[in-house]
Amino acid sequence: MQGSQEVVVLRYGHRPGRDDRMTTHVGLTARALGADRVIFPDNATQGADTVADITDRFGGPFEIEQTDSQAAVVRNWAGPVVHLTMYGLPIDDVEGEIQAAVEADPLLVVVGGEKVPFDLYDHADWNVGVTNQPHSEVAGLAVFLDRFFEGRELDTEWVDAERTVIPKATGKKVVSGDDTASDVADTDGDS
Ligand SMILES: C[S@@+](CC[C@H](N)C(=O)[O-])C[C@H]1O[C@@H](n2cnc3c(N)ncnc32)[C@H](O)[C@@H]1O
Repeated sequence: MQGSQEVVVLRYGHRPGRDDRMTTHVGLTARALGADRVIFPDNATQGADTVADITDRFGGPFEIEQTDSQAAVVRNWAGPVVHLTMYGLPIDDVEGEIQAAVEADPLLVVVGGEKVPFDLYDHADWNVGVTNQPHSEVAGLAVFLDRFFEGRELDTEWVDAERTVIPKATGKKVVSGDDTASDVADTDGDS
């Protein structure tokens, strides 16, 4: 997030077909809620294309990368690593420590799909639970990012957007570019 510590999200594991929507939503959630970059596995091309397309249309900065070795990304990460898991320590107990630990090197936030390798629990500096109940990587990531940024991510200013949504009590209003002062288009399109 601009003017804040760098945060990178790693989507660990992807089953083409079955996980396409979830992986895409991990990327969209990372982008919308303040992360600077998402790293997808090599086989998540559809998700990577969709997140890149949304970034082109609705603005950045946000980077999308793919890797052929998620394990190596974690192993070689210079900064702190958080692994979100229902088995981890309560987020309330560790969020302050994590915020304090992120300085020059970016924070890596890892979310799984199906079972992640047990090594990941050892490599992570914190295994963090957003409750100790099973739910989803998208929900866990959203809550984690909001806690980490303490809500500041909700005020992100997007740049180089092809279109910008103007909040309305009812209906939909979208203007061209990132000039929120102009009023050039109303649309019924979803995105
Ligand atoms: C289908 S779940 C698999 C649940 C898995 N057994 C676990 O370790 O959390 C996929 C991903 O959702 C995230 N997740 C699910 N429940 C979570 C929770 N309570 N807290 C944090 N992350 C969670 C984890 O990143 C997990 O890898």
